[in-house]
Amino acid sequence: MSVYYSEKIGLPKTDPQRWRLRVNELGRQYWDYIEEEDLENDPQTPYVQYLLKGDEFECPVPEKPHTAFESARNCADFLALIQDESGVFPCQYKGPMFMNIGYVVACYFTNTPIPDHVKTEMIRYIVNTAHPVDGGWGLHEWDKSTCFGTCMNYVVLRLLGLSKDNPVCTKARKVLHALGGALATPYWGKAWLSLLNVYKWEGVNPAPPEMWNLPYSLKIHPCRWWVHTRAIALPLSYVSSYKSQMPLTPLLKELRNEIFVQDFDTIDFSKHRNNVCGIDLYYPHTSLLDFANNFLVGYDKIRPTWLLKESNDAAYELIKKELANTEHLCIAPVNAAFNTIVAYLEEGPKSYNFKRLQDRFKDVIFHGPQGMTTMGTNGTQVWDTSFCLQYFFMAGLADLDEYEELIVRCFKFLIRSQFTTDTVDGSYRDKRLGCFPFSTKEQGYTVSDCTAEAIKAILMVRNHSKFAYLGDYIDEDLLKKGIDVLLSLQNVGSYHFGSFSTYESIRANPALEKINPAEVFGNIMVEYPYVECTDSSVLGLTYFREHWDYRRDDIDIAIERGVKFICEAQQEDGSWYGCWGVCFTYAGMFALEALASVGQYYETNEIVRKGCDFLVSKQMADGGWSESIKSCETHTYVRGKKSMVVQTSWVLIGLILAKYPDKEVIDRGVQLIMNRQKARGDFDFEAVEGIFNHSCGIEYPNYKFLFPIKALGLYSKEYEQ
Ligand SMILES: CC(C)=CCC[C@@H](C)[C@H]1CC[C@@]2(C)C3=C(CC[C@]12C)[C@@]1(C)CC[C@H](O)C(C)(C)[C@@H]1CC3
Repeated sequence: MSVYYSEKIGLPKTDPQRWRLRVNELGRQYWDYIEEEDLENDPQTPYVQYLLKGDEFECPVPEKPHTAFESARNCADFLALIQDESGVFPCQYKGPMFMNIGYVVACYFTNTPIPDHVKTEMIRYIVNTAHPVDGGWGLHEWDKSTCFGTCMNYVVLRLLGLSKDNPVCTKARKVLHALGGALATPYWGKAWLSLLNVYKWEGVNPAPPEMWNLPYSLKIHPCRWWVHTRAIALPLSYVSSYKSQMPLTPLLKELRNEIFVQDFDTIDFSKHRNNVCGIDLYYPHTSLLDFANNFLVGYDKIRPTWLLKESNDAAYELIKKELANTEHLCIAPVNAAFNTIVAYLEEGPKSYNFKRLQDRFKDVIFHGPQGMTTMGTNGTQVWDTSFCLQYFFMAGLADLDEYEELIVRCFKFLIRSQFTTDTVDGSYRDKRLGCFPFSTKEQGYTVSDCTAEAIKAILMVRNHSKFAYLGDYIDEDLLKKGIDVLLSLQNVGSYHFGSFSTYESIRANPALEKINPAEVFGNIMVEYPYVECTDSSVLGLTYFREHWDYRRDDIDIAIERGVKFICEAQQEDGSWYGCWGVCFTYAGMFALEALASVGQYYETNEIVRKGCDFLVSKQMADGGWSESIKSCETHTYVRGKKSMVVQTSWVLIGLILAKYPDKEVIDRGVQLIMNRQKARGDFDFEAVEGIFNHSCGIEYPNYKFLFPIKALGLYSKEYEQ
């Protein structure tokens, strides 16, 4: 096992034997650190051992595979070992380096003690992800050091108890100062620091809570924005307009002296609203935004108190709806942390809402070999189990008795994860009955592609004679409702006609991007048409159409429109740009699969041909593929250094389904995957697989099992049998 930096410099770590992951039927997962005397009565599950020990996890070693099918089978055996009884494959969904700040500030602000074992492991994680050369942090784990990343993680380390004289802090402070100090940190960073009372709200651009009371008919109404952006804007408008800050503590006083380049008392914060370190800047302000901000700063000074209170009351009402719709989990950890502070301020430390929010923190902090961190969401449960089910069927593994238990568990988990209620009235949310989320039912948000993939997975089980006995678990009416919602999510506006977005259909014009205040993310203000979401939706609908006679005409039209969008989204060179995976290889796979599902193949269709030729032109000398996360940022294909199993699988899936004629190209890719497979049947993590908002990498640890299984299985069906 690798020796981490934290060990080299002698930082303490917890005892791996004492960690247990608790997972319930709905896929809620949280870590427990048990007492030594309980070790024997409460044995560690194999997947916990794998999650914590990696390579040193001991398990049976299967026979060396000679065929692609045997190779897929070995990987499937490994996957079966790391499944929880509930059906999910727990994993550390990590990458973003701006999540821990929310957790830690929310705890500090509300006097919520962080257990020592969590502190120790969170410090380890941050120390182990510091930039190996300069010692700073970026927006995500693989980024260069930025002011935002360095400032936030420095503050987190200090709040968690690392001394300012620890060499990690000394080094990081140097980077932070070189990048302009805390004054140059972007918008969200400034907000966290202001809550901590180590920065002043007059140095943060305003977010007026009055916007929540505007009529929805206004095309700029915040409830027309992308769900994540509005979910964060909501509590942010509350705390920034009330200028909420915690009382100064001795530690915060020290921080005031550490994070700035000049003396705290000499700073005129109001001059630094727009001061952002150039290295951080991905999306600079427009002059429209600057103009609006200047106006709002003036307005803030003259706004009557009653109006402020009335607006913030309205904002809090909406926050309570978010809590009710998500069992207090909130859409993601960023708004969860802000909401926790707001609930504490509004209702106090003893209130039900605050206490439940506090309890839900556990769901998003996840342990791993490098330490513990706050994940991008509360997991990847539904998404991974849907893929797993589908790929076991596609690869022919579902026919084997040995995987019956795995399949039944996944299937029942998906059935339990389907939404059975709609959101509360006045939440500005679409219908969700019958749909599926990305992580868990409790998280409460429908995603178009997650719904389509989950429905497809459930139907695959239903259609296989071996699993006929599971048919009764399926509520057919509920599934149809899911299809109704999916159909309603298709965009029908002019420039995105036929496409699907993520959580909702497009509610406002992308011109709103002109007031994107985030500085570090692009394309976050509204929903956009996404080719991968469209591909998955088409795939779900085509599969549904083959096996079910329901709203046939509407589904035909939706598929036709979706396919047209996919074809139009292809770029000149034959590629598709991917927004949620890295990058052209990911989107290429989805597009080729969607086109194959409507009978478009290499021989017969020019678009498919161009799509395949593009991918094939990127094959590396060793037969594999590798694309760098830089592709996502620059929107051009950037080759990675070393070929990657996951990307090689993506390309092979696309090529095989498109019936690409040159078998040798495919053989070489399959060979590469088989050569990389470890004796235990698993694969190593090679490089980050996922991305969001064009700039932030995020790991999908189960992809390295799921996609090779699919690629190898499809290959075996096509060429080995
Ligand atoms: C900048 C902000 C608001 C940070 C919070 C993080 C979220 C925005 C990210 C974390 C995980 C994330 C990448 C995700 C998605 C959206 C954005 C998320 C929720 C979706 C649901 C979009 C649709 C995609 O096809 C797919 C289903 C893969 C992802 C899953 C994760």
